[in-house]
Amino acid sequence: MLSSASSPTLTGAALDAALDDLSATGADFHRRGWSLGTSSNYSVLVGRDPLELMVTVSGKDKGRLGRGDYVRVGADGRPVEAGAPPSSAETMLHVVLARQPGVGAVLHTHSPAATLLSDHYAGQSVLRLEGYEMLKGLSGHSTHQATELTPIFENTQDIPSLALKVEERLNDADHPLQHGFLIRKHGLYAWGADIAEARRHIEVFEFLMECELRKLSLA
Ligand SMILES: CSCCC(=O)C(=O)COP(=O)(O)O
Ligand SMILES: [Zn+2]
Repeated sequence: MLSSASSPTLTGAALDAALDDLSATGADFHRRGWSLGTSSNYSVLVGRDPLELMVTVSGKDKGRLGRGDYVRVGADGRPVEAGAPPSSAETMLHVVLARQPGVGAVLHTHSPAATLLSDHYAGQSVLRLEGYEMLKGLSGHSTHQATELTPIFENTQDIPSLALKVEERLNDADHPLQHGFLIRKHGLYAWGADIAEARRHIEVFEFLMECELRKLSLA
């Protein structure tokens, strides 16, 4: 479930530190093979009133991000400052997630496990993860008996329409998005109250998807 904690407005040294943290996260994910070939995008919430995020510039090598590789965008996903480089092609996915109370950072990876598993379950719109001790790394789960239902959305180049579908699920009380979702043959999105929590959620999902993948190959 989404946390109810709100994120403070980031300015000055705190904003620089957050961008450095995101860049270090990108370098780590790149090293682990989850953000290769310019894939992935990352964002951190700057403020809620008005809603502003720093999102990675489109097409950057995520293993070598610097402070200049982020664009400030508003609630409509457009750059706040004139002349800014284009933000991620997937900016609107970050925006709809950041609009949720308690979401302070959003991370997207392109691991082989996410790519293959979301394809393996073709025709299925959810990846069910249950029984694993590592589920306790997802905020709110306190036992291995928890069930994490991770929706799988079909891949598309029409990101605004995908963002609408994600937003519908975010507002669907019967089938709430928990900590992340998959895009078929594309990758994983996960979020958290801050960068550390979002990173932990990505790590837990990547670990569990790797387990599911190895289980399939053992069978
Ligand atoms: C080779 S990655 C294809 C685009 C993508 O899915 C992605 O995550 C990176 O796109 P961005 O515009 O954020 O660089
Ligand atoms: Zn992507």
